[in-house]
Amino acid sequence: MALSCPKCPSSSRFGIPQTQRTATASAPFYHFSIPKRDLATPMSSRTSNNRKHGPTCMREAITPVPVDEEEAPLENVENGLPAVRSNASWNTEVNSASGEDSTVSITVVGASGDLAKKKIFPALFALFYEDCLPKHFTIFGYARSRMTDGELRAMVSKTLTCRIDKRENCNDKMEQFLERCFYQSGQYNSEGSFAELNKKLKEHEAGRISNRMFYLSVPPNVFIDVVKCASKSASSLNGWTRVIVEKPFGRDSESSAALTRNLKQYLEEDQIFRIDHYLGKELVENLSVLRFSNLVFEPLWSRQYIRNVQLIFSEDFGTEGRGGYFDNYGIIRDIMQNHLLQILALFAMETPVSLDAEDIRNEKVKVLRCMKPLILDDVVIGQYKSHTKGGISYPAYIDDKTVPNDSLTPTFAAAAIFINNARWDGVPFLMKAGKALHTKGAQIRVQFRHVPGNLYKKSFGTDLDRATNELVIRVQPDEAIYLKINNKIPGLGMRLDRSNLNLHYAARYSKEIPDAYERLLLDAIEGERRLFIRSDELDAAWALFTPLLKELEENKIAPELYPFGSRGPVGAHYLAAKYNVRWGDLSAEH
Ligand SMILES: NC(=O)C1=CN([C@@H]2O[C@H](COP(=O)(O)OP(=O)(O)OC[C@H]3O[C@@H](n4cnc5c(N)ncnc54)[C@H](OP(=O)(O)O)[C@@H]3O)[C@@H](O)[C@H]2O)C=CC1
Ligand SMILES: O=C1O[C@H](COP(=O)(O)O)[C@@H](O)[C@H](O)[C@H]1O
Repeated sequence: MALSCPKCPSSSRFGIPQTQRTATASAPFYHFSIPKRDLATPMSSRTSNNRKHGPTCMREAITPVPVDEEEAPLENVENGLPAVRSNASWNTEVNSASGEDSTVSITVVGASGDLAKKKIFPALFALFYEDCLPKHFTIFGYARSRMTDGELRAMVSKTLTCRIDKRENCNDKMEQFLERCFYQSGQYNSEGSFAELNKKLKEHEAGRISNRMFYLSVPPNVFIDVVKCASKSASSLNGWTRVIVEKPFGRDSESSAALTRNLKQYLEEDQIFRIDHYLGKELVENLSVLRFSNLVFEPLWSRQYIRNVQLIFSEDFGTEGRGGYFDNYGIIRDIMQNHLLQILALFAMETPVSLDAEDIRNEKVKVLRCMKPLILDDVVIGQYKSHTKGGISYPAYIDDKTVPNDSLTPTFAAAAIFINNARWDGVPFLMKAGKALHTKGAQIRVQFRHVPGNLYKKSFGTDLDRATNELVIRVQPDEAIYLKINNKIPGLGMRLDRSNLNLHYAARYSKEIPDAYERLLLDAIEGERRLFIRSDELDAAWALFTPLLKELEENKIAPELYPFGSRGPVGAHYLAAKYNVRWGDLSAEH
């Protein structure tokens, strides 16, 4: 696509990097340059054969692992698929995949902010610790706040709250990492400031091929300013330039389309990495493996056997300091339209042609477009109110100083979604998301139909629904996949109970699970787009929610109040009951 882009300079032939910026007097828009080398490399080969990370990096291409413990002792599996990678192969890759003569610079724009401190720097450090970053890399923090390199380093070292902080040699590795971190202060709308950044980036690149990543960890109102200035003044001239864009990607169809249109004044779609960190979660990534590599699941994956599917997100804390952002968005935009809908798309899509990013994203778009836009009758909204328990008083949403007293913004929502295709016709997909609830977790629950003519019907009493199989994918915390089955209680009688066939990650795998941001940052560095949102996916996602959001806001629909720490509004139970569904209980099976 980008190769024929009229705004992009042409490079003389495949494999020769671009050396020109696109701006001319007659072409007012600038584009980040895209080297043809990068575009011309098929995604699959980029992800599997062209790795740029180090020998101890656990990341592998899709690699067959021995199937059972007799073939492979558990530890071997844990230890990162040992047979495949060796120092020799790493060294070869460094040289042949332009490791020695190229460099990657990652600029965290908004480096002084919450997300940068909480997630981005810790994830980058974890990647460094695991030897997953390229040999030559530099990290720049960029924001308006005045800070020296030393102050940035002090800030980063203090916020090392990630999984690495208890590991061997953490301090030494941290020092090595911090030596690669620098800071540039500047305005988000100043080409001059980005030119300063460019100068420093160049010094660090020291004449190597320069690959540049900009992570937009700033409020959305400055996205375009940053992209414009970075593209004019700090784009790579001879390597790739990519931009990671954080959510929210707009507030509705129109604003999202406008954002995409504006980004595309300066970027090709291939350069935009729209991040939805739920796609980087281990069990979400595993969804496709579960479905498409196990014969026992895929044949059951349809209206014929599945009664309903539940996608549940629950937090046991309120907006806590993010009320200013949250009040403009609400839970439907914050969680449902992106995180839960992305999971649903992966869950319900048809089998993709291959694991290539475009094939997967094509299937996601197709299934999203088969979904019926949400209607008010199939939605319940709530907002938490204050509650006192055990002498402790928990605040209401509107007690947050950054939230107006009369705010109608939902902090809870439940919705029923239907997919208008042959596979899913009539199956309710129930979503529920809420803040300040009784527990924290995220799950996918698949309730199967009743066994026709069940011989053991009598043993189940009146509640046949309780005796149907249920597959639970516990995304977090304490990752697990378990299947509820009916089983005979051992003994001379014939009594049945429900038991779990349980794949409990902590028991099965001793290796820690990487944070979602680690996986996604590494993918972006490697040019792997599978877990990032394409613009047509985004359009389809907004098309589902925009009419509902407009109706809620134009009609000022009041949310049902629920006490902080409760299970949410009772309306959610009525909604489920309307479709003969009983919500699964997140806290019941730990
Ligand atoms: N925090 C989180 O958990 C999550 C955040 N996000 C998204 O990531 C992005 C960054 O989030 P977060 O770090 O929480 O944001 P912050 O509010 O902490 O902002 C990040 C930085 O941007 C600058 N900034 C803040 N407000 C403005 C403003 N009005 N105009 C210009 N610059 C401003 C500040 O830096 P300085 O003043 O130094 O320039 C600040 O340190 C946002 O788009 C957010 O929606 C997405 C998911 C989760
Ligand atoms: O994107 C967001 O996600 C977080 C929840 O992420 P998790 O990985 O901790 O489950 C949520 O708190 C926040 O409101 C939302 O913007």
